Amino acid sequence: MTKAKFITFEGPEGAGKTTILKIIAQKLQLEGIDLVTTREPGGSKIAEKIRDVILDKEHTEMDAKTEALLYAAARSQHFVEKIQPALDAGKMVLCDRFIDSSLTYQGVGRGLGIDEVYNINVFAIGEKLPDCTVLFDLDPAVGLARINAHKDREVNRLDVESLAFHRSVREAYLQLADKYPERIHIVDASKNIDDVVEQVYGILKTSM
Ligand SMILES: Nc1ncnc2c1ncn2[C@@H]1O[C@H](COP(=O)(O)OP(=O)(O)OP(=O)(O)O)[C@@H](O)[C@H]1O
Ligand SMILES: Cc1cn([C@H]2C[C@H](O)[C@@H](COP(=O)(O)O)O2)c(=O)[nH]c1=O
Repeated sequence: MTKAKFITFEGPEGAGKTTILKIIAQKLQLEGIDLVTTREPGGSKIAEKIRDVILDKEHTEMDAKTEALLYAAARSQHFVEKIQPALDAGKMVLCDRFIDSSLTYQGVGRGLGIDEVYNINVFAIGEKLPDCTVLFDLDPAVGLARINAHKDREVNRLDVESLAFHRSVREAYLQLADKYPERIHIVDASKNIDDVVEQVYGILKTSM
């Protein structure tokens, strides 16, 4: 496995991305791999502030284009401040969500169009795509039930969208996986945590 790789974890709500990312990062670090973990929206001081604005449940009036632009703005800052420097330093970057979240949630869920949202992101970060993306595929009803079962997890403005919205996001992810088969690798996120860790680890080992 080479080191300076940009790896993203994607998928619907409650699919296990954050949980598994932590476990995988520990496993890779034990193997001596120098890596940085991060997340979107967020990952830097300014981007975390933008995250707070986007996800605030009280901001119900937020326009879809404003939302897409805020995600792209947060990504631009996160990318120049944290991701690119880590890659330049030869580190692996494991990022919880990235551009595919915008293509699916804003492009399809909000109906702005995948190409339109992609173009906003090209302005923000250029044509940069991850080297490898792990797609945690799960029925959104199961993911939302997982989140709701854990009362310590704060429910955000996107979580409370309709099941139909979350189903359209899941379908959009699967379409992206068809479009980018070399980059996007699907795992069955309905399995238990140990099983999902094994699937993800296998993908990273074989695809890097
Ligand atoms: N494979 C699994 N089986 C059952 N529960 C799981 C599994 N993976 C994670 N969970 C639990 O589901 C909940 C959501 O997991 P997690 O926060 O990792 O998901 P996520 O994909 O990062 O969600 P979000 O994108 O909405 O933040 C947590 O309580 C976690 O412990
Ligand atoms: C990066 C990104 C995220 N989203 C959505 C997806 C989730 O509903 C929230 C982030 O919450 P999480 O608990 O950290 O997963 O934001 C989006 O709609 N577009 C994006 O580009």
